[in-house]
Amino acid sequence: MSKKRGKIIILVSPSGGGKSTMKKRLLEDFEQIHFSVSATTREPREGESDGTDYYFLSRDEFREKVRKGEFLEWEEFYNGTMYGTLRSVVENDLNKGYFILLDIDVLGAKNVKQMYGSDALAIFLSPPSIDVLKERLAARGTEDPYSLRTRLKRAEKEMAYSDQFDTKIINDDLEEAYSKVRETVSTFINS
Ligand SMILES: Nc1ncnc2c1ncn2[C@@H]1O[C@H](COP(=O)(O)OP(=O)(O)OP(=O)(O)O)[C@@H](O)[C@H]1O
Ligand SMILES: Nc1nc2c(ncn2[C@@H]2O[C@H](COP(=O)(O)O)[C@@H](O)[C@H]2O)c(=O)[nH]1
Repeated sequence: MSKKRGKIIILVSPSGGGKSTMKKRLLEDFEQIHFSVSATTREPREGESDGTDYYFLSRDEFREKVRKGEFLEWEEFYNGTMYGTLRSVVENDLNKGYFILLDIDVLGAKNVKQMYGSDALAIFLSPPSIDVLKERLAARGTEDPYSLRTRLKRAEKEMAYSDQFDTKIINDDLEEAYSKVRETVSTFINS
């Protein structure tokens, strides 16, 4: 008998909203969830590795994949950095019956939701405020001043979309927020 097709779980937020933090916890708690490794043209951060965090590509390599239609969705951010969800990564796992977890931005999430409808759950992680988001992003220590400024500017616009997804969870106290994320995901998986 063929296996039931899987579904998509999208964690969406402005940069620094807590997607990676929640993703890590979900992957520890649910063995039926696989992470969709995106492609990007940005440089790896300390501790990131190719094929686990991202597929790190040159701009030419990325453009070639765009040309061949290999992305389900892709975007060019501030400073020209490109990010994209690989169609093959998502479809292979869905066909194997896995729930596939996407950590993507607002526009990417809207596109994927439009494509997959009720086969996708999109959770918007909202920071308690832009000031807290700024503190968290700065404390993470991964962004130079230009990147920090552009991410925050983009975040202000992205917050306007916070009510357009299946659920919005305020990421204030981490344990409280994760417990809501876990519950929402568990209900979706078992529905
Ligand atoms: N509830 C929380 N309380 C305090 N710090 C938090 C909380 N959630 C996340 N953080 C911290 O905030 C920073 C940003 O979180 P994280 O890296 O998970 O965000 P992100 O949405 O994945 O960001 P990006 O989109 O830039 O990849 C991290 O240093 C993380 O440890
Ligand atoms: N539309 C897409 N957005 C993506 C994808 N992969 C990651 N992202 C988003 O980019 C920003 C910045 O990420 P960072 O790793 O440089 O901090 C963040 O909001 C990610 O969610 C993707 O494939 N498509």
